[in-house]
Amino acid sequence: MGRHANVIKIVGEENFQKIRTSKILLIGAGGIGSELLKDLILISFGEIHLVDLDTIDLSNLNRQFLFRHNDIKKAKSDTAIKAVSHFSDSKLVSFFGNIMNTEQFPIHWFSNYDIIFNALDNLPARRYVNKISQFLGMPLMESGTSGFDGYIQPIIPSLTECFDCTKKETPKTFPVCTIRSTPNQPIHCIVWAKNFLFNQLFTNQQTENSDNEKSDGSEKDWGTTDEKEIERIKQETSELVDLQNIVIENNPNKIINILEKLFINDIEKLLLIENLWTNTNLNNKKPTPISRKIINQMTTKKDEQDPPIFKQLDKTWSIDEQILKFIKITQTLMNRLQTEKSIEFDKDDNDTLEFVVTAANIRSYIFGIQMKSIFDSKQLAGNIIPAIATTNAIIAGLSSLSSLRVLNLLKYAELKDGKFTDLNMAFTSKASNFSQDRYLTNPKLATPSCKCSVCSMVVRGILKVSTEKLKTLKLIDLITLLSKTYGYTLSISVIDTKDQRLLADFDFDDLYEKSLHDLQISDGSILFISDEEDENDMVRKSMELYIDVDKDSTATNLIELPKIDVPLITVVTEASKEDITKPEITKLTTSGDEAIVILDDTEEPHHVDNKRPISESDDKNDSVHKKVKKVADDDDDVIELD
Ligand SMILES: Nc1ncnc2c1ncn2[C@@H]1O[C@H](COP(=O)(O)OP(=O)(O)OP(=O)(O)O)[C@@H](O)[C@H]1O
Ligand SMILES: [Zn+2]
Repeated sequence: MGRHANVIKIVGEENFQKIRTSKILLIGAGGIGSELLKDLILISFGEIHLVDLDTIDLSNLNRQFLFRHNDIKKAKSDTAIKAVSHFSDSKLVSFFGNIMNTEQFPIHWFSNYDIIFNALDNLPARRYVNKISQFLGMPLMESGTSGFDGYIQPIIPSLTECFDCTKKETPKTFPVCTIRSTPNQPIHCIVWAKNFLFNQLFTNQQTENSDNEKSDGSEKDWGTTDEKEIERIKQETSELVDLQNIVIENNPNKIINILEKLFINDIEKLLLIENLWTNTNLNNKKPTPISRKIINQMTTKKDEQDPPIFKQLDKTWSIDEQILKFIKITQTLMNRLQTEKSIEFDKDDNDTLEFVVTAANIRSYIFGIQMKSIFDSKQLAGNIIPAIATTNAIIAGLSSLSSLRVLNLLKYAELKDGKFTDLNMAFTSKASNFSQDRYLTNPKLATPSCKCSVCSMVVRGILKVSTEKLKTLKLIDLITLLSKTYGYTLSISVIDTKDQRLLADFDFDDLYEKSLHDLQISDGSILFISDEEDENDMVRKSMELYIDVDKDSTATNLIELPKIDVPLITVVTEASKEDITKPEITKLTTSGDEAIVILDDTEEPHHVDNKRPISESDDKNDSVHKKVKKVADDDDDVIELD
């Protein structure tokens, strides 16, 4: 029996020929991606193109079965393709890069495929691909796992709900004051040690400075006008700079000063803020500073051999041991900083982990919170849910099989009245409310949510232009074209969604004569177009227009507007806007699921660099904003420290 016989039995000879000519885009070569690659090859799809931005890590090897020890540091996509090529009769192509990079993966590149499979691990990338699938009307097989839980969601634009139709769980948040002043759980101390202390001491400290002036000579914006508060912040900043200087100086005799500041002086200052401790409603537990005696004792032991307990990562060490380890590991990191310049926290970098865990435990001890072993803290600090290879295998299997339905390649899954009636999502285990007794449930796919800002509130289209035309097409020309083609009024507002820049609206025509190129509109830009109200409370539906620059075209006049209808709709009232499913605030997340966001309504937002690059398309362009000049950033009161 030939290798295709079983597939042909399931899909029939005719559909099998379609499978052989289908082109698949698989994004992500991690846990699910490795499994999917194997499954898609076994189905014998004609071409499979695999994209991943990462290289292989030691920690991937336990479940990403295509990778071996000597593949560490090699590109995942290329290595995965090489590992499977001996049993593949599909054409396989690998790409190393971020799928959100419009230079490498412009929208017309996506249109080469018949279907996209997401095997990603973060919300921004998932949302980005979801949007691309909506722009192109291309089916998307979305999937994800977390421990024993997993899901697949086939998405067929305009027929089924999209990835953003339902709210997604937001990253964990903590009020800054809890982290800074009144922790009551181990995680609060870990966040303090990891996001605040570690970053201040070891990551990019040269960007911090004690000056009260910005580089242009103007006074720094302290986020408050209260003189006392400014004095306090200045004092705190200068003390932190002192600590950073100790670290940069690499003087081991001064580690004691770090301990004294963090675990004695700062705590004594906190105790002076009386209302933190007297207000019984708050129920805050008073902290007790570490005694100078213990700090001095441990400091004298710093050059002695490690006690055996330091090897026991599953045991909770005593407070003396925590302090001793803190001193030793600070010394190690200070030495490393001499050559590395900046060190990032990484749960798999033992030095950084041990620093964070011991600092967190000393703080926990001070606040009467239970201390944790290195092992337990690692799970908290890395926000780790163990990845289960079997869950990935089940989900990949479901995703690849369901794609046959989505592509209408099963003998028994006919279209009825032009609709796919035979399509389901699938959830495993706890991921579903329906599955109390069953491991797998597969509810029918819902239709698009009418309140979803991604698939329902706007029409989407792709505007194709040549590089030359981009330079000559004035904003007013574009507005005129849009109004002629789709029935918009001439007073539409145009917003560049990358930075929410208003380019035009009914009382702002200053930029009309500028060309799109002059307005920094380029390949991958998305313009949000919305119209003024008509007489009868009717308005043209808003549009998101993706700018697809054909760099190969030498045509001076190439411009192709999307062939879409823009219906008249009833005006959305302010009240009903509240209900609209706005995608989460993904601009706040880092690599998606790992993010910890800290909420504080007293501070200015401030963003710290992320490990994984997040594209600027990162959902700032979610546009339920009608008739808004500068779209207000609802999230101004959110601080991201991770
Ligand atoms: N924007 C992106 N472009 C391309 N590939 C991406 C992007 N974002 C994430 N990925 C890739 O998607 C894959 C997700 O897979 P998965 O989460 O199983 O792997 P992992 O992150 O290596 O492991 P784990 O998260 O289970 O520790 C990763 O290989 C990651 O590099
Ligand atoms: Zn949607």
